[in-house]
Amino acid sequence: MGTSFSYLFDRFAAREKVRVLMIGLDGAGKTTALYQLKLNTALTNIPTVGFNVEMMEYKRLRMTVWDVGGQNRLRSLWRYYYNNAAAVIFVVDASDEERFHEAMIELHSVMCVKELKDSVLLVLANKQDLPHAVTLVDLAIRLRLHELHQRWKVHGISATFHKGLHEGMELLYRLIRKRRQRASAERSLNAFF
Ligand SMILES: Nc1nc2c(ncn2[C@@H]2O[C@H](COP(=O)(O)OP(=O)(O)OP(=O)(O)O)[C@@H](O)[C@H]2O)c(=O)[nH]1
Ligand SMILES: [Mg+2]
Repeated sequence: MGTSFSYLFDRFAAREKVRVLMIGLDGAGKTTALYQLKLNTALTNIPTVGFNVEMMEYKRLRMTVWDVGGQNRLRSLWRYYYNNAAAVIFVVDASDEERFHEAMIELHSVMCVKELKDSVLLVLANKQDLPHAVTLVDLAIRLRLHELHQRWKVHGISATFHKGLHEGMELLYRLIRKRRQRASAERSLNAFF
């Protein structure tokens, strides 16, 4: 009895552990967003050479978030972080239209790899405080999100001013929860047939 009760308690209290990959072009605001989420503060950022990794908890999720440097010469290293990533957060500078095409190419080349076929995608349209930030609909079109096979959402934030980050976490949580529900439905179906 004691064992089964503690088992149930463990299951109830247990948080799902997930790996989250945070990528995007250099200067998009990944590291700013990461440390606003983790520490509630905008650190003075220098471009990331390598990665930052932080543990975060949101509701029943325990996330390990990998923020990987986005400079052109570093993008070939993104692939070392794909394995077991439940979600990709792709951060875009929504005010920098000239780089949308480059962002689209990078996003699609990542999302078509086999390791990420069951991952979910949250696009964070950052720098909404800047006057030239495009609308979310425009950005979704320019990034051709409708061509992706994964479940995705796009959401506006201003990492510097800590705007929209909480809502972004909620969207990520819901995407990951739906992914889990779909995976468990598929497992049940496979067991049945
Ligand atoms: N105006 C504005 N500036 C921002 C915002 N978020 C980040 N920045 C600025 O954008 C610059 C780049 O931010 P980082 O967080 O270092 O960008 P990154 O995506 O981590 O860049 P890499 O590490 O090179 O891949 C910094 O000067 C930030 O202060 C924002 O919401 N609004
Ligand atoms: Mg960085």
